[in-house]
Amino acid sequence: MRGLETLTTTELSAWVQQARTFARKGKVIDRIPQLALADANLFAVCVLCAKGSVYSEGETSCIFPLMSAVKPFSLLYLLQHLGTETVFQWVGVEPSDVAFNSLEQLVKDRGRPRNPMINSGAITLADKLPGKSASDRSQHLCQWLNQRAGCQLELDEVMLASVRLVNSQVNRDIARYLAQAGYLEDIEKAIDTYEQICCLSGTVEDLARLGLLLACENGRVATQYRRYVNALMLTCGLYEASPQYALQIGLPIKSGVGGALLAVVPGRGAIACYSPALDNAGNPVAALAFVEAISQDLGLSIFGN
Ligand SMILES: NC(=O)CC[C@H](N)C(=O)O
Repeated sequence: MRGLETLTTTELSAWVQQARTFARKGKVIDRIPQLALADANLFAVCVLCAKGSVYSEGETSCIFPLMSAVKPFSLLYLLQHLGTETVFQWVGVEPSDVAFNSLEQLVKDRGRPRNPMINSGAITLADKLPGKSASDRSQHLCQWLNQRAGCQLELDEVMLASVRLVNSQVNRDIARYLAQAGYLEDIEKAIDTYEQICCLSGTVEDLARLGLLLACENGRVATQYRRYVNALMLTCGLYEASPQYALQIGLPIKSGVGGALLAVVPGRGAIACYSPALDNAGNPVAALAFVEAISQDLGLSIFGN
């Protein structure tokens, strides 16, 4: 295993060039108007090593919303503040083999969210974040992450307005079912919080800094909770595609429909990508191709190589 810090800029450029060709296999999300404006061919990557080296390439100045890439971090916040016993009363740890916003699965599970990486779990946990209003909750999480990870996330108000315009019926139905099952207090506040934290935005460097918070012992978040979040990213982070990529890549990964993809290399660093073209599961295609190439060539899989 060569390790993350041995990569060369020549290799990086080759992996980026190859990954870019995969964008044509994907499609930019069209149900959120502001996201639908993204250029499918954009690609950016930032590799942050624990020992301090930083490698980046592509359109690295792009600012994009985390969307579901925020879910590991609302989970991390709640674990750090409330512990596993409390948090896992609210959500399970089982992988899901259907779409991340499946109401049918929640009904089949009698209202108990299967895991924190799908919408039912994330909406439930959003409702548990501290704060009088949804804005207080979102700002508090944003400040906590920026302070712990040294990143500069901000709420993209234009993106939030576009998400609110869509007024996702499926998320509303999920929230209503969660409330009936006793997992939510205030449906409107839960959805508003969830939509706001999904619209926390930054660059690939910001996302990589968040990833470093999960990758290494740092005294800012407990090792036990980093371990839980990494494990749930590995088993649930790419939704129904998680098992396939656990085999092909072997790293904790979380995606977002805005084009974000974060891979954690435990003990070594983090790989953050931005590529808006998505596959049918809602995962960024070019970003997955990049992470698969770098993981295989450098032997990064947690299962050895
Ligand atoms: N997978 C995602 O990134 C989904 C996030 C988006 N806010 C939604 O609920 O549909």
